[in-house]
Amino acid sequence: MMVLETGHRFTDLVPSIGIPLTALAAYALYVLGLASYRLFLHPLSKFPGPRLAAVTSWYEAYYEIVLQGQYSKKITELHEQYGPIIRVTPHELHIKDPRFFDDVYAKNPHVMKEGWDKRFGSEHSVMTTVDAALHKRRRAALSPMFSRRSIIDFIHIIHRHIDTLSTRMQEFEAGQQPMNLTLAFPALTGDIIMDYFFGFNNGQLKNPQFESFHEAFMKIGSTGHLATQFPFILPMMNAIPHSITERLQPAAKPLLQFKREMATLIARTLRGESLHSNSAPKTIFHSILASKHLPPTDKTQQRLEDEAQIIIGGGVETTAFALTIASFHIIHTPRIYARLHADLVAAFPNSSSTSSSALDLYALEQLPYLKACIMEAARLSYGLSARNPRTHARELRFREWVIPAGTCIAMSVPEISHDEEIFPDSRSYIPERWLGEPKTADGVPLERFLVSFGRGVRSCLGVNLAWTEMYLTLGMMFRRYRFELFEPDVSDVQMGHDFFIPVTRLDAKGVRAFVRASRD
Ligand code: HEM
Repeated sequence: MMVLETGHRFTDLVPSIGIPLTALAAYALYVLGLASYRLFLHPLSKFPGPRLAAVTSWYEAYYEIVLQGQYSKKITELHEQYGPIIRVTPHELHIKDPRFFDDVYAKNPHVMKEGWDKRFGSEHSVMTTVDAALHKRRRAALSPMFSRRSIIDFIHIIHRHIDTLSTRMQEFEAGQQPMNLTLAFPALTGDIIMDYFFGFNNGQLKNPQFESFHEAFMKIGSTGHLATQFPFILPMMNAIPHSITERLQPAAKPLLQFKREMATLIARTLRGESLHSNSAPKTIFHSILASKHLPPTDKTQQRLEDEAQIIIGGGVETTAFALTIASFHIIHTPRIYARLHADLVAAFPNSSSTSSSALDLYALEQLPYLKACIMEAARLSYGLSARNPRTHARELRFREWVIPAGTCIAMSVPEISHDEEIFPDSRSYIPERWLGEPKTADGVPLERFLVSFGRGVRSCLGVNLAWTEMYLTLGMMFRRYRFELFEPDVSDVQMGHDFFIPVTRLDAKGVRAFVRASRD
């Protein structure tokens, strides 16, 4: 019998080496078995796509986490290689076909939406609710506040913020400094949505540097990719004191600050403190509390925190990015500026009365070219760049494929916005493509393919607010001012990363412009 130097006999050590070895072998066997199942026996095994993506979510994780939000770009390349339907994770199919969008999103109101509940640590909000029936109830409680009527009742506050934006523009004109529109717009939309949700705002637009929720929302996206792969991360971050998380992960600081602010505001309101200090007739928060659609379990601190985070998040970056895109291209393309400005001057000839409140929304809505500028910005801003998942209870037919019931199917807005057959020269900003009731080559109204606000029962709830903000902001800007871009760079308005919302390259300085009052 071999005796080791320590005095132990070799056979004494076998059990302690043997247990980890057995566990390792068992794990290897499990992984092998799982991979074989996913490749050969899984209900999605017949669908095309890279074999590695079929075997493991690490494939997605590599593109989303290591390469920072690049899987959507990769998926578009994979469609070139494998066709219009591909398996992009072991459990998910992705479809690229603009004509199938309504089948996935609009035609059946009872579909589930799995996946977004894990992304933000806000699983109880309307947008992240998985279950269709629960979503219906939560949306019904919010819908009246997002009707056209309610937005009109709130419009005097939107006008006030746009007047503040105009005052800030005059300051930059006087100082002959370029104004950073990429930072100014989230401050504008942030103040508006805070006023609508809580009844007060943080004065972000008046802040000299336009400090806003912008940075936090840029971070939410990248954290979301981590949380999708490792769903324990966000609950863990919540469980340990924020000061420790912030020291370990400084990038999470703005996000945690935002979450803390929401939690504090909800707690104060639930304790009976009134935060409602503006002249809005009602707030989203109070209409949720007063809603008869919701049981008490939907009016708890946690549920309301989730709703606040998502509604405020939904209301800030989407509209701000669309405004940034529109502004960049309108300023950068003299033909577009000249036509838009001329229309605005014709509609509002008296330049001394062009404060935002003098720019009547109904009159702005009658200007086809302004509408076309907004539609083109909505197309190129995508709303959300993320794959948008739906799980249908019944099997679905796509061309020659039968998609099994219970499969998670996703499509992506950027792929539709850049379908060259529908939108030729799709990377260019061409408002004219929306003029005169345009149709595709096979006679379908082009508007059907503007899907940036989603479709069906889960489409954007804030669409009326977003359109109102865009009409009034662009109307004010291009009636009252002329601009000159400082160091123009189109990549300041193009997606570099899919962080759920489209985010430009990370070192972008933003769209900056010198401002001058228009003389006519
Ligand atoms: C240009 C501006 C905007 C765009 C392009 C946009 C786009 C979208 C998209 C694509 C969705 C997801 C639809 C789906 O899951 O299929 C969505 C949902 C949502 N948006 Fe917007 N959005 C914009 C502005 C706003 C604003 C200003 C608000 C106001 C707070 C808002 C609130 C919401 C809410 C609450 C949802 C969830 C609806 C639900 O799940 O029932 N959005 N939006």
